[in-house]
Amino acid sequence: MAGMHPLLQHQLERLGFSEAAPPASAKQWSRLLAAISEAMADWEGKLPAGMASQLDFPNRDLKDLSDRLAEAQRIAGLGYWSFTPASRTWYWSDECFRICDLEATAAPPDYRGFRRMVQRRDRPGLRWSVDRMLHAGLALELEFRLHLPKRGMRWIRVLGRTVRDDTGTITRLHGTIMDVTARKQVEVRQAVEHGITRMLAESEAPSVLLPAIVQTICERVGWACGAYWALNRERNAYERVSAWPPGNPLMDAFFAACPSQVPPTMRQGLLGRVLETGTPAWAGNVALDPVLGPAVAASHAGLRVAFAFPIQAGAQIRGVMEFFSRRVQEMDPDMLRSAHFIGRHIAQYLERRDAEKGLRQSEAHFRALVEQATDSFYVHDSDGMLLDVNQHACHSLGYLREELLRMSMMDIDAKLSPEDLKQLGPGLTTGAPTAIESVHRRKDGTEFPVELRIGPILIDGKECMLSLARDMTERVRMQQHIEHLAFHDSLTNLPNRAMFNRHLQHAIEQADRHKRRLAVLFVDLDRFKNVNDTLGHGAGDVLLQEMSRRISHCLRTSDVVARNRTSEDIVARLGGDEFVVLIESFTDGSQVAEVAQRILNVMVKEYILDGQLIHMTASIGISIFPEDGRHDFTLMKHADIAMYRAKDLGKNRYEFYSAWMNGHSARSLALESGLRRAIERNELALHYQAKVDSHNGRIAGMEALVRWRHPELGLVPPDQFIPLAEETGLIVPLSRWVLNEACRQHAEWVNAGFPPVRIAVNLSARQFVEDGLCEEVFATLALHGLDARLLELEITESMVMANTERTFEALARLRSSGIRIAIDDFGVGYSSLSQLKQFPVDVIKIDRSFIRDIPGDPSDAAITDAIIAMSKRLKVITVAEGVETPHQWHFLREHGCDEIQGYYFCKPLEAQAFLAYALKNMEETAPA
Ligand SMILES: Nc1nc2c(ncn2[C@@H]2O[C@H](COP(=O)(O)O[C@H]3[C@@H](O)[C@H](n4cnc5c(=O)[nH]c(N)nc54)O[C@@H]3COP(=O)(O)O)[C@@H](O)[C@H]2O)c(=O)[nH]1
Repeated sequence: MAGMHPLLQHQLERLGFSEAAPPASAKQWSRLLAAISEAMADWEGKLPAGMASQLDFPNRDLKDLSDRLAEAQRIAGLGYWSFTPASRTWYWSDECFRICDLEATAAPPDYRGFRRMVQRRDRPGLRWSVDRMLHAGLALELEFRLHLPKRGMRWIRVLGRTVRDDTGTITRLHGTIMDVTARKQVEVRQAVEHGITRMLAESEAPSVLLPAIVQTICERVGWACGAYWALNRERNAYERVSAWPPGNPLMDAFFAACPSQVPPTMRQGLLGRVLETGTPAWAGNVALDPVLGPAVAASHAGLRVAFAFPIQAGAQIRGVMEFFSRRVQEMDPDMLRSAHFIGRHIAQYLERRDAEKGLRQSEAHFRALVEQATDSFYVHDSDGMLLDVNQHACHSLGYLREELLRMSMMDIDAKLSPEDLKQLGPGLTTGAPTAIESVHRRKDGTEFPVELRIGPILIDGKECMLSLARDMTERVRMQQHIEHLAFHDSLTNLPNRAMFNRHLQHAIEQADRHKRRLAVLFVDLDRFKNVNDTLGHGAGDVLLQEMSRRISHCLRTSDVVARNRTSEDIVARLGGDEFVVLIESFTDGSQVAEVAQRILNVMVKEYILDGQLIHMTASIGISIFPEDGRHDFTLMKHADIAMYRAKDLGKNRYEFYSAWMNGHSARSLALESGLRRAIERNELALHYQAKVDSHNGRIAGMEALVRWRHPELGLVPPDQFIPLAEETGLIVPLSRWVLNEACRQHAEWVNAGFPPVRIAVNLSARQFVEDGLCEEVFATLALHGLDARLLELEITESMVMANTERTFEALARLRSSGIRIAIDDFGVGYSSLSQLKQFPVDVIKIDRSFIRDIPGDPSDAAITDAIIAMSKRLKVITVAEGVETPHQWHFLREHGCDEIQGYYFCKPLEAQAFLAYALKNMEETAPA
């Protein structure tokens, strides 16, 4: 400290400073200056009055001290001032002048002049503090704002003390003055930041908060007005949504002159720079801004400078805040930095609000979903106590919500126990719901099946459980229904083959264990295919339903398979017209035969279908456990074989299985597969049987009758394969072959000079179901060049009875082309006269069962006579079939029958033999 004035050195040492460690902060300098000032004041007090302002330091040391003090003041930004009341003189150090923007060469302003520089609002405070110092001798310590011509508003901190003489009279006021604007600005900024942070935390709605922030910034920082621009995503524009202060005509006029909406692509003016850079921007002269209101509006409002900052979250600028000031001021980078910080905070707040809003919406959405759900939702704790339920839960259980919230899951779930819930707990930590089947109990005590899915759920941070219950009543019903369908025939609702097999196996086990017998009855409707073919499948279905009812009624119980039965009889439908009956617990085969006969009896009862009287019969095959087989499939097979035997024996009967039938059945199977190949292998042939004029025995026509020359079985009669062909559908190609061969052969004979007589061909009902029968007949005639009038088609009486529109139309068409239509086997089908009258028919062939016993049997004779008489009235030709004796012939001739067919005149003969017979007949019967 060499060369340092002792006074300064003393004060430095007193305050703990040294040359090596000088005051480091403004505060330390302030303390040092105050100490030195007081020391100098003491010293000055010894000087004559008025000397203080023009101190002429008497020596070099003092001058040196003064220089050091000035230097210290400049470094510290601290001015020293003093006022001597006696002389009313002011002393300002150079730094005081600098702080107050005044020339140091001029005299310092007096108190009034200084007061005028003080911002109006701060003047009362200054006055009050100065008065306290003067009158109460209290130290002055005050911060206030000065309006300086060059630097605008500055914050000043003034300290002052009084110096008194020995009498207590104030001899001097002195103190320091310091520009604390920077600190003040930091404080204001911090206060604003904290204030806004608090406002954001309080989380008002944006519509309230954003205008409040604009207002806060304006008020605290001292800006005249401000506004908030928000991004309107729908309009793709930033819109000014709020401005402050409200209701100020000048500001309103200014904002009205400014655009209220700008596109996000705008790059001009203050707003444009913010949008382009995403950073705060400053406009030093509002009037020059190309976007802000016209200069006149800005100057009218007195607005000079402006700044704006983005409300930005990530890359998205959600809005902009802009502020205008009437004071000219330089750009404040610290303020812009602070604004940037505030902008980001506001943006985060907006993002958070959006997220909360989204959450609230999704919560509301979830709640709505839960409330509208068709499942029951139960929120409960791990002890099962219900915390929340949805409407559906209340509805399905019949409880009020309040009632349920006093209950536990165990109160509503008939199966769930607290232990179950505890056991579920660890599994639920994976977050995956657990599904169990359970039963829920309603308030009225009724129960219903549910599928329960239990999973964890966090509610207000607390781990809970969510149980979702789905009413399974309908699904269980559906499952039962599906199960029923799987084991029942949908048409008759009888057990199906699968169910029957299952049941038969069980019954065999029981019978075996208890040494009992059981019987399997295979029931097959006779000629059911005719019904289907002539009346259609709809009628066939109705008939099957009726027959299944009839069979069921014959049993000791009907369909009881679904129940846990032990020994009742059951009937099942295997498919088509096949039924099977299981009879348990009988002692004697006759009991089984009784059941079979009962079935046959009920089947044969007439049935009206579509207004038609239908007579059905059935054939039944019976196999007995254990005699006919010990396994289900053997018993079924043997019953089936026995059933075929019953059919072979003339149908409408039952047959017990015998071992010898096996061979017979094998023959049927061989026939069926052989018949399929018979046509292509050319194994079919036609025999021809003559029809003669009953008056003179001269050949009047012939019937083509099919024969099958089986390579192994020999000549198979049509009785054995025509029904098989009809059942398998092979009748259609077979009939086609017969028609073609008959026409071909007859055309050949006619072309060879054979006198033209009619040739009759049998038609099957099945052919009328197929499309194009007429076209096929016409084409065949055309192919062989045979006159339609030489063809006769024989149909059975059952086809007349069925009288479907389709059959009727086809026959009418065929008949109109000249073909004759004959009704075969007439008399056995009980067709009525009215049915006959409507039918397009030319010939009636009296069934040979009526002919066989005439003339001996009076009733057959009467029937035959009646048929002939009726035919005459209908102007229809009569043909008698199966005439084997001259008595029969004579009777028929005498009663007016037109033509005779039978062995008496001619057996069915193969082509060459028939030709020889025909030529001989013509020769013998030629008119003389
Ligand atoms: N759909 C078709 N059915 C046909 C065809 N060919 C024959 N059949 C039908 O087969 C049944 C048996 O016929 P079949 O064994 O040929 O017997 C015929 C005659 O042999 C027999 N008949 C004739 N006269 C007598 C007689 O004096 N005594 C006696 N016991 N039998 C005799 O009658 C059968 C002819 O009958 P029908 O046709 O009713 O006039 C039989 O139903 C044939 O219809 C064919 O190609 N298609």
